[in-house]
Amino acid sequence: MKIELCEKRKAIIAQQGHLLVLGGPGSGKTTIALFKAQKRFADLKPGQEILFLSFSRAAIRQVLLRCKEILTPAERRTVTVQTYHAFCMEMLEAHGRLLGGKPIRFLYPGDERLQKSAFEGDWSVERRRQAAEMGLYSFDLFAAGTAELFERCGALRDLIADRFPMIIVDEFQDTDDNQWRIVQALSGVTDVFCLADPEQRIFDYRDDIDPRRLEILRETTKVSEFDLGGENHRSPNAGILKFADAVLRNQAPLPATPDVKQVAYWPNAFAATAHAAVIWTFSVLRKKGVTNPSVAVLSRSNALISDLSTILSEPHTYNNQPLPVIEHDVVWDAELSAAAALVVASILEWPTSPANESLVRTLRLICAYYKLKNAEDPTKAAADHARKYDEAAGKVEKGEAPRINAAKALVTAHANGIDLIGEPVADWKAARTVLQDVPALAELFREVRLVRLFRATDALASGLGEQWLALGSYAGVSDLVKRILEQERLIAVERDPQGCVLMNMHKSKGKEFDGVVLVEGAFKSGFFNEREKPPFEPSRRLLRVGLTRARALVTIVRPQNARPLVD
Ligand SMILES: Nc1ncnc2c1ncn2[C@@H]1O[C@H](COP(=O)(O)OP(=O)(O)OP(=O)(O)O)[C@@H](O)[C@H]1O
Repeated sequence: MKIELCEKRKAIIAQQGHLLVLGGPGSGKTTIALFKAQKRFADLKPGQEILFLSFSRAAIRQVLLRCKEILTPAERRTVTVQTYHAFCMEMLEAHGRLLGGKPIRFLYPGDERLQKSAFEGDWSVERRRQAAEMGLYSFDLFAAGTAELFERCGALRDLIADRFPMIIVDEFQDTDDNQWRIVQALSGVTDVFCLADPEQRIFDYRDDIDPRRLEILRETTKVSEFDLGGENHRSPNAGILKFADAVLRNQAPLPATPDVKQVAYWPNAFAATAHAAVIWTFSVLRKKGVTNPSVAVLSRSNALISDLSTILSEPHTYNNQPLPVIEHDVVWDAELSAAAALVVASILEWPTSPANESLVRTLRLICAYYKLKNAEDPTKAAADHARKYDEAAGKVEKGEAPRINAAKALVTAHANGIDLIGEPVADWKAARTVLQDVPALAELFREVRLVRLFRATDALASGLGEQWLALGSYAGVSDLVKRILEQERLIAVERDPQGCVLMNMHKSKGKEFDGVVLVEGAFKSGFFNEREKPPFEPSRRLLRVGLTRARALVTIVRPQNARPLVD
């Protein structure tokens, strides 16, 4: 793509040393950073690269798309685009031994949460101990460990600077304390190019993300600053950005624009209205001439995203019009789904071991699911469930009848037998149905349905298929499923946004779609977090991020009596 460079952009490209480029959504921050990288390309020595650090795989995907538009294949090969996580993991793996003299091992999130829930005491202290004494790093310690490496080891800093003479830091306003330590340590030896939009600061509920991050940069580092301001190249007629800015600043009246449509629903018509809004958004985009439009359906919480995924997977009727099922992807936190999938895997194993043994394993995995849930988001309900399933497993182990209904239902289901035919997809569904048929396990069923969303289904199907071919049963598949899901979650590379994709608003950060459907729930997942004080500034920043992901059209779906977007 041919992009004309204005004087300001030419000045950015010509400027030496550290840079800070500010700009609103779609102002072209990523784009100018890649032009700058292109300029540096000519001076790179063999083996040198430009490092582009970002937060999420979603954002990385977006940067890679931009790279394709701007850079030649040879240039692209010299730009390494990585999440902080991946970068830090690589650093710890390669150099972490310098910290405590031991090779580094990693504690994966699922295992960490289980360890955490079993640990009595302060887990944050314990995991730091594990890192320091055993070289065992949980994901949350990757950045801290890497920062320490860079701060303590000048030779390593020089080595990194020699490999990366320029480091681009995306979404700088959201850099947490440890990521900032990394940037700061490297800024002594290499050029740092920070991209930021203070108004896209949506993680400031976290203690380690300092709202003063930009000022701290200015105070500590000699940095040349440029502001692309409110330029907007994403949705060129500016209606969406103006609307989003009015929501951000709580400025009435909302500007009228054909690019933002608001739809209200009565609670009993939620499913049909949300479904119709997505279909309508696709159809308007096509009428606008967008071929193969990408549409993101966004809400505040994963719980509502899960409901919306189910809604779009079923036919509905709206104003007497039938609404077809919409194929979609979901960007998802996969840990609970993986835990629920292990329960299904254990059900596949039922025919291969004695009744008690099989049931105990299934009940313990259900208990593990609730422990994980409780470790993630402690609630009395989750803790009670974990305890009850554990008790039920204990009873069955002793040959006694369990007390809770769900466990009794599982005993009956086991006695009735499960028909497995060696056809992995059908067998997986049959095992899943066992959960669906027990009302108390509906939550696990919902979670496990989402396994398809992290695209492990192909790997699972072939793994299960091979197991059946080898043994004529699914003996031992729990371990296999665990391994596959762990792997898939780590290597999952998100694809280009195409078609319909569902995610929470935080996850949409840095992404771009032709259309966005923003959905507010009637009883959960409100746009405005009631724990904030009016005018709900953090919620407004988040809404602006969601709104400005759209290039051409936003549809907002809200309950009839919702709080006005501006007042
Ligand atoms: N100078 C320019 N002229 C024309 N189009 C541009 C220019 N800069 C960027 N664009 C286009 O505008 C869109 C947004 O650009 P980009 O992703 O670089 O913005 P951004 O500031 O990084 O956005 P965000 O902060 O929302 O992630 C892209 O489609 C890009 O190709």
